[in-house]
Amino acid sequence: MKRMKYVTAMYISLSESLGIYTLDQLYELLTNKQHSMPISRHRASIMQSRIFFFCAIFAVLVPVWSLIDLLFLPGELWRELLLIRVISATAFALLAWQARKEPDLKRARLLLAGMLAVTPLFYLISDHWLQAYELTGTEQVVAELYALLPFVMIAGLTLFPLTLRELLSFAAPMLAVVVLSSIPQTHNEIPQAVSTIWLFTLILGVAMFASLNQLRYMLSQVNRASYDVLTGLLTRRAGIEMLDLQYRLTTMSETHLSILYLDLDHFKSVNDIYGHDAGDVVLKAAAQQLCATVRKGDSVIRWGGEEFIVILPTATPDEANDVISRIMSAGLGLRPDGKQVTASIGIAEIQADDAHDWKTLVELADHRMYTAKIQGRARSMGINDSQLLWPDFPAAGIEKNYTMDPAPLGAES
Ligand SMILES: Nc1nc2c(ncn2[C@@H]2O[C@H](COP(=O)(O)OP(=O)(O)OP(=O)(O)O)[C@@H](O)[C@H]2O)c(=O)[nH]1
Repeated sequence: MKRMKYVTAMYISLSESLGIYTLDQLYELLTNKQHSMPISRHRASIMQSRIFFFCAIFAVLVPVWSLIDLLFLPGELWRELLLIRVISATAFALLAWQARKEPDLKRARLLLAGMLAVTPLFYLISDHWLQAYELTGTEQVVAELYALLPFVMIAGLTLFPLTLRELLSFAAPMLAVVVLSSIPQTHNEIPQAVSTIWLFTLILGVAMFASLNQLRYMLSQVNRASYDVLTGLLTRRAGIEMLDLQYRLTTMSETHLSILYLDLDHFKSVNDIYGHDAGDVVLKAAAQQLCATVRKGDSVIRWGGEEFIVILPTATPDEANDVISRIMSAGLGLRPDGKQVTASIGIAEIQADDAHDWKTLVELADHRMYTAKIQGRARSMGINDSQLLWPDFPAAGIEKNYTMDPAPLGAES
């Protein structure tokens, strides 16, 4: 019974210190399968900037350290070590150069694996050469410093926000190197081997905890900044990153990219007549409807109060119109008086509009949405002034039937 209490207390304290309160949060720390695009991008960006920083430092320090070797080690050994120092420094410089490229999680992981591989390899080769010499006094002290390299590297894992799966796959080869290089040759060497492996495992445990903690903190920060609390949609800030990414992906692959700019019609009147809370309910329902109507690879952004942007990667203007038809048929929910929620929608497409950046796309779609508003709302305005009307909705002229709207209906706000 006491043991159970102890285990429960340990579990609660671990989950509190790592900020894990739900199974989803636990799963996010185990693997990256459920990480959203903003999280993966942010993680890749953090990892690459740190890899760059450390590889750039190592690229300089590793060859510079050979001055210490020159002062304290035999000349022949110094020359041998200099060779692997130059090779390692070149590898670090290459890694640093690659880390400057566009943040991408696959690239970041590969670079980290590379960075973590250089040091154990350097250690294994240098250890092999150092063993061939009978070193004493200061020579031995300098040689012992080489044995610390794997410890330095494993402690370096604390610098990266990694999942448990990534941590295990990065740490396993290093652990193997330490175990293999510590295998005792004589009985007398057993205590030394055990303590080395034990110390390495302890540092590994602390490094893993720190890395997971960093990931947890990063997840909560990015989630807070990326997802709108009311609707659960991407925030404008995360949406800008997504627009930028999709624009660049589209120009690289020379495909299509359409965006929809939606502004709910007469939304102010819901707030004015039924209160802000009722307005929130309508907004939330409209956001849910939008998400349910678009494809999995599409993104819905809450651009402003009652304004949304839908990004439709690879969609041609015709396909964008199909999506609008689906949105119109499915609807955006109901107002508190039971009337349909409608929106004015502007479309823009990268090729048809010859847009040279995502901002131009947004501006064009916004402008067309505004035209749709002026022309009577509850409609879309596409490229070449093509229009789709909300089905079963009063045409522009009879829109005055909106008795609940206290504002003059023709006026733009
Ligand atoms: N309830 C609620 N209202 C919001 C929120 N964000 C913005 N709004 C309201 O959305 C309304 C936007 O109204 P307007 O842009 O003036 O125009 P509209 O009434 O939608 O009319 P049109 O756009 O011209 O069809 C304002 O009353 C804002 O206060 C929110 O998070 N919750």
